[in-house]
Amino acid sequence: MTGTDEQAEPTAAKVKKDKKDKKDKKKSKKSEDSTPSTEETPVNIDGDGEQADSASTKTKKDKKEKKDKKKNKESKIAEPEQTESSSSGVTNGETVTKGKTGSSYSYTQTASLSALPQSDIDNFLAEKEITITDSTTSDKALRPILQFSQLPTSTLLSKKPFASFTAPTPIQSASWPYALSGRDVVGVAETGSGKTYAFSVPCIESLMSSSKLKKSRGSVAFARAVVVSPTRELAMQTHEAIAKLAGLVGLSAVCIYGGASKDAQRSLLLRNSGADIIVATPGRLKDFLSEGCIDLSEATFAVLDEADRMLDKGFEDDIRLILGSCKPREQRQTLMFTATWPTSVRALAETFMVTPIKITIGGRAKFDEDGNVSAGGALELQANTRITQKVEVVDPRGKEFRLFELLKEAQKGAKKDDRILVFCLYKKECTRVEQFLERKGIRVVSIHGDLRQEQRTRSLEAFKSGTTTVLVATDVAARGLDIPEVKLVINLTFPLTIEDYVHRIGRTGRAGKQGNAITLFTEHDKTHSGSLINILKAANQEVPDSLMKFGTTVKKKAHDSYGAFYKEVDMSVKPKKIVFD
Ligand SMILES: Nc1ncnc2c1ncn2[C@@H]1O[C@H](COP(=O)(O)OP(=O)(O)OP(=O)(O)O)[C@@H](O)[C@H]1O
Repeated sequence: MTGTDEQAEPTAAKVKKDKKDKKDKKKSKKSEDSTPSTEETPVNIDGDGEQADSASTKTKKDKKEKKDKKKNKESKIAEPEQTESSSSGVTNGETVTKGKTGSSYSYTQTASLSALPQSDIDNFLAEKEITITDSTTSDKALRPILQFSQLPTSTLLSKKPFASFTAPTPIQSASWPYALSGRDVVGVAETGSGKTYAFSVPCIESLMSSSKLKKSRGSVAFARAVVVSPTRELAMQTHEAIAKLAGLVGLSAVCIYGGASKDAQRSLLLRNSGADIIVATPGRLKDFLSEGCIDLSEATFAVLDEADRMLDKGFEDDIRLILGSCKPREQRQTLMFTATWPTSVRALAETFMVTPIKITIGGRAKFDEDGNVSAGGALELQANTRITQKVEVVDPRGKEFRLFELLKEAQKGAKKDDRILVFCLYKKECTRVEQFLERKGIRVVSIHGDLRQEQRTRSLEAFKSGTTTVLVATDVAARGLDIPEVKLVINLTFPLTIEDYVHRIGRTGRAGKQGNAITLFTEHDKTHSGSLINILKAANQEVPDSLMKFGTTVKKKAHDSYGAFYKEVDMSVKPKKIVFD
């Protein structure tokens, strides 16, 4: 897979981390002991901050911590009871909730939101297909924020950062109250639905309410929040968005990513006395952490963007190291956002969070064990329904010529400047296709892992500005990239996973717009026919007979230890009690 420019943890770093972990544990204990009682409220999700100076409270606290630890351990095995808030479950609770990060971060529902009749809230939740799943039973469900004016007042919002938007997107509406309350959140919503601001706003509000950044010491830069993105381009894009918001309130954000000069990034960090927010790709961040150049021990806010990608095999170790370098999860707020949330990463995700609230947008189709759409099952996956998906079954030898025909057709007449994104699977394939299209007189650039970072950036800029209207890319461009006006996505070669398919086509049809996707499917891709058919059906798209011929069975994903015969278990589903007579 391209884009994973960051791998393999050096032994020295591991040793350092182990030492650091021990230090962190000591530190966290210390800081918990010194947290004043006034910073806590009864609705704090795990009550880990309930403090008092008396010895009895301390003993109570110790007992509670032990209990909590046990609970957390257990949650890896069996999930706590789930409560689902659907249209009728979200109450008019004027809840004031405070975070666990030791800041004065809190959320109070505004009077204008409280004044709305419950039926308005119910209708909104039902219409936007919002599902809120809370693993704690004590907290009241919070009303979604329907208008920007219903957000609590703050320095950031007084600057009107969203003046050009009419209303929050559903993921912003539903997740902001919880995230602004300091809760850990898993947010799953379709591609192009505004997840970046869904995590950026609480990140900035949280930092605004906690103590200022520690000044850099010598060659060590401190940071208070970290946002991790799987690719360099996405990190840069996210940095641009969050830095704009942060700049409005005098906070700093620095972007660090692979393929660019370390010295320049290091001096940028140190010149600014560290950064309130670091947006990073995992490999470069891990390098800086291992070198001791960045210190995240003060970081109380962590975001995994494209969370399922960040938690899969290639990045897992890096993420462990990065999150392990931040404040412990009990004193840190952790947000995870994505458009695809396969069961395989959910249990791991939970280990980095404390009783997260899960917010899902869309009537997400459920698939049974064989991958068929069903009323209940293990996997939930859905493509953006505003994208018209077409699948053409073609002879593999004629694929590139068919691509040329499709491009000609799509850019005919008035559509000559329409932007089209073509996905290949391999880097070499990208180069070959780019050259082929160039020979045919098409204005084309490419982006893939064989190119130097300057070339990648130049290609993306040319495509974004419209100087070049066709971009040929590997999956390095599949996730998160927000390029305005991409009219069509063409899959020349099918991706490795169905999740990647959903992300690839999600480069079009963003921010409420319509989009188109064409997939050239060959016999070499037949193992994906079942899962593709399910995605098409779930989005009410046409399924060609020629695709049906390859079969509707979904190949089970193989497991590292159990091969293809293991059963994927959804740990978030409450086990059934079986009674034997
Ligand atoms: N409330 C809003 N109203 C209208 N547009 C919005 C709103 N919030 C964000 N946007 C715009 O929507 C576009 C897509 O947002 P964003 O990139 O955050 O999507 P995403 O959900 O992260 O997508 P992906 O899953 O592909 O990463 C951006 O151009 C952003 O500026």
